[in-house]
Amino acid sequence: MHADTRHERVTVPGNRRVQINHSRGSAITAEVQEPSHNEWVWTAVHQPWSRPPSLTKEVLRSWTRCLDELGLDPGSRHETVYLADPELRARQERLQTLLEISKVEMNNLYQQVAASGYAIILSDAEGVVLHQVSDPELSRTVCSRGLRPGAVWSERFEGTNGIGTCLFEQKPIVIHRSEHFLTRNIELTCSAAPIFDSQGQLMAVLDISGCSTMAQQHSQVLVHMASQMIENRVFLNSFRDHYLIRFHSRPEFVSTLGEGILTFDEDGKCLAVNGSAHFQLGYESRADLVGRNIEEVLHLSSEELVDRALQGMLRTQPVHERQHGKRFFAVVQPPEGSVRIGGGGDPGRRPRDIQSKDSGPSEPGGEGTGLDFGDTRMARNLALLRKVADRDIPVLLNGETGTGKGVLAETFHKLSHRAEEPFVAVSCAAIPEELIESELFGYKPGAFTGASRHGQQGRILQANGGTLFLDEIGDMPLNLQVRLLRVLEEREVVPLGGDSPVTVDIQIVSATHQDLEELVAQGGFREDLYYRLKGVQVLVPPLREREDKDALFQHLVEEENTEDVPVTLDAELLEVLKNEPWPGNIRQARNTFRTMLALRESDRLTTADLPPEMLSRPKAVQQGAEVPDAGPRGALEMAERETLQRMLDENHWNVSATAEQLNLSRNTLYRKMKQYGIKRPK
Ligand SMILES: Nc1ncnc2c1ncn2[C@@H]1O[C@H](COP(=O)(O)OP(=O)(O)OP(=O)(O)O)[C@@H](O)[C@H]1O
Repeated sequence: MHADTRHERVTVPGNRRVQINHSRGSAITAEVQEPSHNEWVWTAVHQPWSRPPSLTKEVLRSWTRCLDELGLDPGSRHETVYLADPELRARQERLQTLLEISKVEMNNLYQQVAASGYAIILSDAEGVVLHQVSDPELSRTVCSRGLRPGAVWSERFEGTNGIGTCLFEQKPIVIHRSEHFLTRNIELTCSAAPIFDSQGQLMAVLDISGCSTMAQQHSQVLVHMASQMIENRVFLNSFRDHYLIRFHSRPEFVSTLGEGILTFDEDGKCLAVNGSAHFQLGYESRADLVGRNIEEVLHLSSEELVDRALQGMLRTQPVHERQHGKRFFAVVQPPEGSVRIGGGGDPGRRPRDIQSKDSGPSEPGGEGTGLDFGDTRMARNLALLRKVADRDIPVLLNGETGTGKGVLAETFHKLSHRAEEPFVAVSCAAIPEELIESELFGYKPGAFTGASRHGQQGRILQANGGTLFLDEIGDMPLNLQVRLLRVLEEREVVPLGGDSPVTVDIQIVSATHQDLEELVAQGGFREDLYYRLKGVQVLVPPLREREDKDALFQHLVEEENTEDVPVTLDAELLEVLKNEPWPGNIRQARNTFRTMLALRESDRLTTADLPPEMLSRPKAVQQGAEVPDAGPRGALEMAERETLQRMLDENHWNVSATAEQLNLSRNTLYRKMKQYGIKRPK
């Protein structure tokens, strides 16, 4: 039953003023004594005939437990019990992963109920509050008492309450006001939902509690969704070194809250399943699935499992379960850092073979690309890209601005069988939000006011047969993420104003400087799209961390040198350059050399040729002391930083609006923000 409709069902006891009409027309007011909460609970438990019909069986069970088994007194005035700090910390540490994952979801949940006088609480399996997020308003009210870390909300101490009763019932529950057992808790309304671990054991409870007389709309639904989200994330995190099958009877629900998740080891043995999986597959419990071989559960062999994992998470594919032959749609997620860097085209290969083949520290593969001059990570990245170049697996490039993501994307395209086909790059940050849709998907003649008479093909179709490079993918608006996802899944595009889909065959490479996982956690990027783009993830190292700086600098100088006489770098200069922080990475280094070459005194560059702002840097930084965060240097840059900061503030951190006002592309503005270390205030 929804929380909203429940707050009338058990009347809060107390005294009531009633009017009694006198026979001669006058009226007197009398005070009628209603039973106290204490009596109310006692009679409901021991005199079944006097029970209000609205009393739920869960609350009655709990009241009975509290009175008869725990020997509690509803009128007890004992204080909330708190754990000592070291004990609380030990519990928080034991559940650290759960806590980290939950914090993100709790913050999301808080955003949805903020300013309504509620606290979001996470307790462990014994009812100890581990973390709480609450309204400042709430902390000023009496109701904040006991809703903080360390407090114990098991039934043993607090009687019937959201957390304690949920722990007992092991299902979502609402305990509204006088449904609480202790009189001192009857101002509270609590909606709680359990969080189970991968073995189906209850590990925590998520709860929304507050003192509002109006029960929070949807609070029960929201808390249940958030608890499931946490459960799935903890599950995925625990088994990221194994094969994961994520499935649902409807393809669009794969990677969403209701998906089933099965995890298998490399021999195809089922290790664990989430709640939705055993339910969807029609097994009584999780234990009925654990230990079975994949072939007993699905019409899928362990070889096919590996093969699907090798294809990445591009597509949800049908799979049939064994018991009833029911069809599901599934993606297979390979063990993190192993299969996806496999390739090689042998679908029968076992994961162990693949792992050992790829686990070496440095692999050849960078030769001939002109992108690696002896850096282990770059060599490994290029080897990986070579391996997957012909497998049509989506590639996600992650790295700071100027590290060469665009160059790497083009190299990847040239290494692939699509080399002769178009390479189309789209910067999602540079195109105004309202134009991205038509830019990407194209439109039919007359699709909207201002549209060209001939229509426009759209970048996706332009890339047909070749590679579509989506730069700054983190800036893709959410509504378009859904459309992009559909293109990736169905391999079809419907231009704006068109009604028939056009089939496309493209390789997707996307790039971002942002932490997409974090963006997903904050709700700014769709999780399902993230997983589909991340078939292979390549982390492009920042320049300051590269091991091949000497050779790379020399290479950049050669490329920038427009004259026939070779130019060299002297040893002292090289040392200074190697210890630069290079917030703008290779792009910044290239520009620096361009300037130095233009102003040089001889064919040997020395520290005297350094641009003035580099010369004036403190020695400590030049000599490799800890590199501070990116920040502005010189008065001009300070002024620019201040202006950007002020304008962003004035525009409430709307980057598009600020960029437009400054006549800059969003891409450039983001770059400058990064360069100056300007961050959106929390
Ligand atoms: N390995 C390399 N060798 C030579 N030049 C390189 C290399 N990698 C990158 N560059 C140069 O660095 C500059 C930036 O490269 P690119 O635009 O690919 O970076 P990016 O990571 O995509 O940047 P952003 O995120 O800002 O778009 C370009 O001038 C490119 O030529």
